[in-house]
Amino acid sequence: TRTTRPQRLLRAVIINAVRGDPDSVIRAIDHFCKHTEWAMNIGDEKGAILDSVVMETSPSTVLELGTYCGYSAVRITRLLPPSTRLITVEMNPDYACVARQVIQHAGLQDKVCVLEGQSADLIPKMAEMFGIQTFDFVFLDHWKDRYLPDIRLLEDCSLLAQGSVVLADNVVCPGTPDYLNYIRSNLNYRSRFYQAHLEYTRVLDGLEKSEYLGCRQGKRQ
Ligand SMILES: O=C(NC/C=C/[C@H]1O[C@@H](n2ccc(=O)cc2)[C@H](O)[C@@H]1O)c1cc([N+](=O)[O-])cc(O)c1O
Ligand SMILES: [Mg+2]
Repeated sequence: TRTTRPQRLLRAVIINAVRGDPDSVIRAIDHFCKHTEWAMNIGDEKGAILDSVVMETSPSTVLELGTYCGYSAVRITRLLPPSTRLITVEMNPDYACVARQVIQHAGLQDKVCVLEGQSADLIPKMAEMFGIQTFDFVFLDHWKDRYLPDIRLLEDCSLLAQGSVVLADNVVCPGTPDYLNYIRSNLNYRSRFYQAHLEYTRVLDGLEKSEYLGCRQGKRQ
């Protein structure tokens, strides 16, 4: 049977990237997606914005929803200090298997936990599973109709603290209108939009960064 796109992406990483070098893994995936086969990684343009937000947040606890092939897991984790871990949630076992190999090729396997399952099921168990209280940084890049229910779930599970930063991919394309409406009208968040382009294309897209301000009241009028 034919290989899958994630398997072909992994092969490109194994062939072209230097083992133990995260930047070469990132370059190999971006080259593959630009010249061989498009894939839904955040990509180099939005990836640079992701890098800058991670660096300015310098988080101790990090959650990613939607691992896919592990591209953004490598981008994020390569910037984290030695003792910091990334927890990334992937519901598709085949994608999780590819992602673990991409992350391992980058030499970051000791700093990343690829958690298999649905975010809705796993978020309520995070605190207990990992002995954490809150996440300093959350990256949303899974099903676009799960951004809103999952941010609400993170709030309900008290997994956001004052100063926690939530960064959402694809708020323009494919778009997450219900999430954007919620987060921009909610006094508990201060949000900023970063205009960019859909990975490897000229289509407009963007990232929404939202800082949790703590639990205040009401909606913006
Ligand atoms: O649809 C998109 N992303 C959906 C990603 C979904 C990923 O999240 C996982 N997941 C993990 C846990 C869950 O609970 C649910 C899903 C899924 O198994 C998949 O690996 C998308 C689409 C375009 N596009 O141009 O069409 C561009 C992008 O940047 C995108 O991110
Ligand atoms: Mg995306």
